[in-house]
Amino acid sequence: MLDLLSSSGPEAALVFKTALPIGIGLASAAFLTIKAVTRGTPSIDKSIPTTSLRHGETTHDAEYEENPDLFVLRCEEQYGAVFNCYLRNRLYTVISEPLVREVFMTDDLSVAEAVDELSGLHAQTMSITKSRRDFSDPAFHAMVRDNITPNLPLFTPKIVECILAVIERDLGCPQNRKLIEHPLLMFQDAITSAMAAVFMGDEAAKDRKILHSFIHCTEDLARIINPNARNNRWHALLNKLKYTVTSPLRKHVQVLVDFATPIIQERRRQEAEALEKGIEYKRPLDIMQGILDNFDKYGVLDLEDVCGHLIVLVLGAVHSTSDGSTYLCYYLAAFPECIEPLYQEQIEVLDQICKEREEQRQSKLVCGDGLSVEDFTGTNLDPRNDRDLSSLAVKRMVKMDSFVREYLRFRSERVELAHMAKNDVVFSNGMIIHKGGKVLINLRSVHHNPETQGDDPTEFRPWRFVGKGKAATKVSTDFLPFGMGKHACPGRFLAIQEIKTIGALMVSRYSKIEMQDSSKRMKALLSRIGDPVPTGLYFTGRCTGLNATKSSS
Ligand code: HEM
Repeated sequence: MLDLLSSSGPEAALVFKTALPIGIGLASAAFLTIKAVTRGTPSIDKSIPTTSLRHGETTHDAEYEENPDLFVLRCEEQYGAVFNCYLRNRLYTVISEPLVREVFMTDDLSVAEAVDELSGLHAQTMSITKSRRDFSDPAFHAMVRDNITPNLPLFTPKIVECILAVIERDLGCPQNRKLIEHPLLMFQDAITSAMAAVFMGDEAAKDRKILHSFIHCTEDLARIINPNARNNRWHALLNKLKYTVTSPLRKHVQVLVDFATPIIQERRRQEAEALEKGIEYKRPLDIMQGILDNFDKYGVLDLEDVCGHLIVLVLGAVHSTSDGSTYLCYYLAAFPECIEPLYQEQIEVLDQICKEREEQRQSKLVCGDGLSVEDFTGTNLDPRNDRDLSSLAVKRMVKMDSFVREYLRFRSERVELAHMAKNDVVFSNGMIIHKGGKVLINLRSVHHNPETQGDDPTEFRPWRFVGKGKAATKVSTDFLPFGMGKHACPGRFLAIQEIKTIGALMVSRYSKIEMQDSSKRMKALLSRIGDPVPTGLYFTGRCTGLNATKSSS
């Protein structure tokens, strides 16, 4: 069994805990500065054309920002599928279809390394994990893959309950329209509470300090990944120094440790008691427990280390999913004609599930499993749960799924998903990306490709993917919001489940969602993750719809 708080650990962790503050900090600062200043520029494959600059400009940033589609189209027409350009203070090779797949299938091209180079991310994750993991460590992927995805059906009632509580608190069901000026804050609260329940158990979802830490460590990350800040050449270096010397995130780890210690002690007491009495111990269902139960598999050192890993996962999970849920509502506001079909779909799905559950109860009764329907109370066929927003119900909402996939496709940045070469990489067309070189994916060539997306790829078509076998979680070379290949986001199943749940709750509770300032419509639809929310949202309650879905509590 893992010690809750051990004093053992790798040397680096010990040093970190004790003598670190001044001496090591200054030494690291000096080391990082020298490294940054002396780092050589990677050599460039001369066969790759470099995009011409507009008169008087030294980078392509302004031209890209003015109209990303026009800029990328110009480059494609002039240079073909591969071209170099100067964006965000760096030289990137932009890679378009049909070469995109090769980027994701090559181990030597890494998203984590590129994000680190832009923002100093590794120093941040190493500063809070006692086992000194950087974000590219496969343990993070495994923790999500093993502990979240297989348990999604069991997590769903908790998720619905947490989200619903925040929506009730902030919105209720207004007869007249109600303005939410900063929808991101409301959805952030809802997602944070759901994530806290999934990560650390039901008590965590109600603990103010935990929720505060989940939100504030995430805000820290938003500042770090901030696309505007990363234009600053010193941004990554300053972050590296900050997280090597002081690590502002340590305080959040401590909040998690203080909360988790008595909870884990109590769980262990109950487990020992169950063992003594010879009865089965029902293991709590949350990621923290999953990691503790398999500490040797994940290589964690103690509870403090587990909490550090949880904070790293929170950094990847909370802001991205809160942003995704918020923008789903902006799309519902921009395409109001979709609300009724989505609501009707939900009613039909729930009616069908009710019917199937009743049939299952009746066939059990015929076989002698119980005398009447009341005998199913408290079982998984409890009639009170027939209209729950279960994971099965959410899965069957194919229009909602298509709507979500379509808005993720439509909103996607035109060039994004930077990768950095860990070694020289040779592509099938013969071009070389040298070690240290950086590539960006031409997502326009992926997400606006008529061959893979169908008609009008530049239009928002909400039902584009209905009946096409392309779920919002399905990554491939035609859909890259979650990346692809062996590093494809393992949290996408949870993220999509939460986003669809919010969508389902919205259309069943509100008949109308409108933008406060309709002149900001396009800006809202194409705003990037981390951008300030451009306008508020009005919600008008659907007074008859509240019974269509309810959470199982
Ligand atoms: C809408 C929400 C989300 C988006 C858009 C998103 C997007 C991404 C992207 C683009 C990557 C990089 C993929 C690559 O390297 O090819 C990634 C990686 C990752 N994501 Fe997510 N993500 C989301 C939610 C989540 C959630 C909820 C979790 C955890 C519960 C999570 C955990 C991770 C982890 C651990 C990785 C690293 C995977 C690896 O390197 O093997 N993400 N995500």
